[in-house]
Amino acid sequence: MPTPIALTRHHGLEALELVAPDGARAVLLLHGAHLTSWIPAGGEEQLYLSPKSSFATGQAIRGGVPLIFPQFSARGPLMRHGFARTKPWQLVQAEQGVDDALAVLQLTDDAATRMVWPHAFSAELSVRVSGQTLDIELAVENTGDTPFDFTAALHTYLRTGALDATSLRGLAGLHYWDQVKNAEQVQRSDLVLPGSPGCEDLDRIYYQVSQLKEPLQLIDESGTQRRALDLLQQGFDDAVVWNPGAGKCAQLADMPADGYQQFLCVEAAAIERPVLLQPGEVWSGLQSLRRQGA
Ligand SMILES: O=P(O)(O)OC[C@H]1O[C@H](O)[C@H](O)[C@@H](O)[C@@H]1O
Repeated sequence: MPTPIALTRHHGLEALELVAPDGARAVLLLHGAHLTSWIPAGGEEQLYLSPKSSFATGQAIRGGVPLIFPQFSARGPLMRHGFARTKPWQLVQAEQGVDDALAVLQLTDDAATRMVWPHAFSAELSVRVSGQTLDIELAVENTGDTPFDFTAALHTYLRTGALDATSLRGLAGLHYWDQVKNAEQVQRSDLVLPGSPGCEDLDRIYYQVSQLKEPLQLIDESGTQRRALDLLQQGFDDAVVWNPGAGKCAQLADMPADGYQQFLCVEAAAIERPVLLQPGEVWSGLQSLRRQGA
């Protein structure tokens, strides 16, 4: 029999502490359906959360997994990254199962969302932890009677010991839009090295990542033990790789000056081809993270 998980509070906000029987755990806030922590069974924290982030109604949280919907970045008339990350979500389900812990949150249109985005929708975020795996799934349904499209992302801040000892493997051959150079490029090498000399900030949208045969892999060689995390995505075609570097980090009021050293964002995203939903249609996208070598 599944055991219900009660609401608690984290950083002053309503939260769910998901704990699987094997000890894998995650913290999910109702504010923005924002995941702030993931610790695999027997492991350590895998997400970066800024110690300078605000945790307040209506404000975005810096770190964890911000949920970007229905607009990525400034690619449209809405507030940057859309409204979902700053809205209160409703609890649908939270329980510990035989070998996992699961939560489902929901956001539907209301007068405020319809003012800025005149569409009827139901969005659900599902989070599941078990063993070495974290699954995050976003499902969106068009509950109205006219079509709409949207862009979205799971803006995952992956913790690293040191940026210059971190690499991301598996993007070779893909085209990407370089948001720093404002130009389309091709990824020639297998490794992206975000902290290498001469690499200031990194802000790239890689296309067709969902077509890759192998998962991406984040490798952190900063500690005595090499740490690797496999990153899988389905439904989301693109992946954003972002780190602000020292210069842009200094301009972020909600991040310490050296915060950029401690994470690399690898975001499962639907940006290049917005998702089009006819009335009654449902789309879903998944990001699955798996710790290796535990
Ligand atoms: O500061 P935020 O609004 O949370 O955005 C943080 C970052 O999100 C994405 O990764 C974009 O590609 C970046 O251009 C942006 O700087």
